[in-house]
Amino acid sequence: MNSILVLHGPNLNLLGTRQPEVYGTTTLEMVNSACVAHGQSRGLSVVCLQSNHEGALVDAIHAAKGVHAGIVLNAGAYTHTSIALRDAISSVELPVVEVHLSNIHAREAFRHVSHIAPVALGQICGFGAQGYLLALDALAEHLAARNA
Ligand SMILES: O=C1C[C@@](O)(C(=O)O)C[C@@H](O)[C@@H]1O
Repeated sequence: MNSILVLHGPNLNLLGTRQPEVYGTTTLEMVNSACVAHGQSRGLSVVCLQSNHEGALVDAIHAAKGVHAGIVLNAGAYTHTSIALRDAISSVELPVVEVHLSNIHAREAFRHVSHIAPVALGQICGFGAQGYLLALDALAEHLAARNA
């Protein structure tokens, strides 16, 4: 069974209470449970991790190599600032699907730039917590096509 790392960046530990008008009322625990259950239905084993620290996220991406077949990444605000995360993704050569709960392109201009997008398989944003499940679907299809 392919294993997938679902990696959440800064402030996403506060999901459910953080700006619910933007990010909804679903907690991170609920998102993670949904990811594990949805992964199982797609033949994927899902491991979830959250950190508020850029270096810890870089470490998690490095550690994913050889362990996980792909990564679903919501890098939070680091999406818009972190060359280090982008370089980490390029270094491990794992398929990464970028996820955002909100539609970053419909928000402030500084959120329109993603340093992750150019090295990601694709980006899913604006669908709330469902975006994580869509990302797992995308990875499942990608891995199946690659192994066919
Ligand atoms: O922390 C976040 C959450 C976010 O990644 C999202 O999921 O919509 C969007 C980012 O701009 C923001 O900094």
